[in-house]
Amino acid sequence: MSIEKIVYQGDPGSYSYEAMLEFFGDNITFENKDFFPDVFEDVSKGNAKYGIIPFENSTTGGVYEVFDLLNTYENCYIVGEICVEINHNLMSIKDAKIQDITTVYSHPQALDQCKQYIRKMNFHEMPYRNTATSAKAVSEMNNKSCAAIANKMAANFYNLEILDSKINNYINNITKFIIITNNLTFDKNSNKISLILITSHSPGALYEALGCLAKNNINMMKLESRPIKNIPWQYSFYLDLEGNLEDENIKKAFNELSITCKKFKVLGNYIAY
Ligand SMILES: O=C(O)C(=O)Cc1ccccc1
Repeated sequence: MSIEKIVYQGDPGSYSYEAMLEFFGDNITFENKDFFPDVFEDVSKGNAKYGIIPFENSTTGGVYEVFDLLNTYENCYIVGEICVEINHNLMSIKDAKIQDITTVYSHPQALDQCKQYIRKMNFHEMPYRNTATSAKAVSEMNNKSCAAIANKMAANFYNLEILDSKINNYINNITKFIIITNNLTFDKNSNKISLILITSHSPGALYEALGCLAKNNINMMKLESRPIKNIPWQYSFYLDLEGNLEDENIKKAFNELSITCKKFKVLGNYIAY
């Protein structure tokens, strides 16, 4: 029997690690990767069955590197999503006091989500690949002036003390993680569809594309754009819709979209969290 390995970015104790355990349970085989493209590469080649990756935060918005990777890796598809409440903590080595801290290490998303606190405390910021990786580094540096911003779980993993908690700008701070695999799978319960569209660069092209959805009574839940690399000021559009690929109105609309758009990729059909 083949082992269905799951890959995530960062170190054990990261938010991605926590999301993986919450989505898949703890009876799993997994491996960590240094960077987001490494996760896509492993999933695309079938070295791992699933990847789990942060996609959007309720306060700071989309993780645009991941949007771009979904566009680049043509055979990677979304098969699920999970939302995790993010409560950031300031942590350092035992005996360090909050007054000792001058430098904070963390993932850029976490630094962003705690910007107001970091300014108030006048900390110097050091971006790191991942929150858990920064906790591990602070533990190894063994320097009372250094702290990490990370998960409670990371403090336990790397033997750090929590000096302050709930330091995010907004109490309601939720990150959506997506689960990717290398084929488009869905079932009758899948009720959310993600898409990438590139329209022609002509008057009314986006209006026409959105018209295909309106005419077929399809509810759009999200619309975002990303620059097309190497073609300045032209954009790919990312959409979330309500529906199932077997629905007649979806089939009709997608047929029209595939004719009117320059690129049309279904990113996945899965259960909305
Ligand atoms: O660095 C991590 O732990 C991640 O999984 C990325 C991240 C960072 C901040 C909030 C949510 C996810």
